[in-house]
Amino acid sequence: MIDLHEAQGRILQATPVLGRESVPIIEALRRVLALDIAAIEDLPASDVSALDGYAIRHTSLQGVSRRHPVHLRIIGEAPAGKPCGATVGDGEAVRIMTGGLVPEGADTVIKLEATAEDSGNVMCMANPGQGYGIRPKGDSLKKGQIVLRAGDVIGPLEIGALASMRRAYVYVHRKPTVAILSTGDELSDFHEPASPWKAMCSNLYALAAQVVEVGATPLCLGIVEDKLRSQQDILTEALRADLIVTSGGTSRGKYDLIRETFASMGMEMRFSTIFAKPGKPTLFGTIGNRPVFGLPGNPSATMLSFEQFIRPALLKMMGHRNGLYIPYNNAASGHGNDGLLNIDSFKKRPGEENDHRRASQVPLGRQLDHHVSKTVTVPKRFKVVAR
Ligand SMILES: Nc1nc2c(c(=O)[nH]1)N[C@H]1C(S)=C(S)[C@@H](COP(=O)(O)OP(=O)(O)OC[C@H]3O[C@@H](n4cnc5c(N)ncnc54)[C@H](O)[C@@H]3O)O[C@H]1N2
Ligand code: MOO
Repeated sequence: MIDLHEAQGRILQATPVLGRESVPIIEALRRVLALDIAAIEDLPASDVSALDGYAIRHTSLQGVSRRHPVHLRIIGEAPAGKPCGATVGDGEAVRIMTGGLVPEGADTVIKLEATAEDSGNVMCMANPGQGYGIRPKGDSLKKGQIVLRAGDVIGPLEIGALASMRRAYVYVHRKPTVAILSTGDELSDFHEPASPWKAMCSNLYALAAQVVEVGATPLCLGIVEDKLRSQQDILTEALRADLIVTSGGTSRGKYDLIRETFASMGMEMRFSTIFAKPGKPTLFGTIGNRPVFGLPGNPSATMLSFEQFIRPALLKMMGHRNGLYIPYNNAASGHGNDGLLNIDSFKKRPGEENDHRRASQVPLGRQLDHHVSKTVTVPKRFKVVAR
């Protein structure tokens, strides 16, 4: 039996980072950049005005004050989005709008509020200093500058940055496809009539939701009966996915076959019992380089095992640098405000055993849905941290 840290270590070590694909930038939201992004040109591409006012030569303002204004001749206009064409000389000004290209010859923009315009002339009543009011070429970004790095998580700010560099597509790590199936003759799905000896396969839906929540794509393969041949057939189907999750059939009952099925499919078993409750009979291995998880059928164990083991694995596959990092705060499912899993709560300490008789009842909160109304039991000396 291994503890939680050891289990997570083995999982992350055996989990590959998926390759990259090019997607429209909006679809890159919350995904991980796969290549560095450099600015392909200066931003802004030329000197532009930061103000509405007049583009002038600073030398034209010598000796100016409110009591001694200067009068400059207006020779043109530079609205945003259109070059002016004129060259500003001494004693001249070009009417300019915020974002307008600074015309040749001008080195300063005096703001509208410090001026008054009258019949083709502008009266300037202040000296703002040379260079005032101009956002120089390359002020925000210099051509060739690395703006975003491989491994960065794309948020709205990054999407804005990509768009401002005229990038419509971007390379991100692929989203894993996750095959999900439930094992158990006692299970039924929505399309089947309810029956007293059948249980609804709620794990399928809970797991699919957990997969979506982490940003991966579920491939729901439904229920499979407790028969080796049937399980092998559906697992062959599941090999299309990047990661496989089954629920049920992991313990020692006569019809708990999933170990045998995995073994017959050539799975390299990397662990099969964990020092944790719930979640003790959790299996993990690989078929090829594909992570395969056999989660216990008990719904609370299934969901918690997903959080502790599969979420970090999926984050790693999607290129997140720290597989244990949760990109958003989800305290209800056992993550602290810092977004890190509270794995210490389940860590084995020397001399402690997983003794069910000493277990105390600890409600783990909202993440256990109404149909999973049972409380989660953990051995007394194990603290469940729910910050
Ligand atoms: N002799 C032992 N018996 C058990 C052990 C053990 O160590 N020795 N471990 C216990 C623990 S802990 C757990 S957890 C369960 C895990 O058993 P399985 O993984 O084999 O799960 P099942 O028996 O198939 O199902 C358990 C329970 O959960 C319900 N279930 C199953 N699948 C679903 C689903 N998709 N949706 C909703 N509910 C589901 C199922 O009907 C059972 O009630 O083993 C203990 N036994
Ligand atoms: O996983 Mo079982 O639910 O350890 O209790």
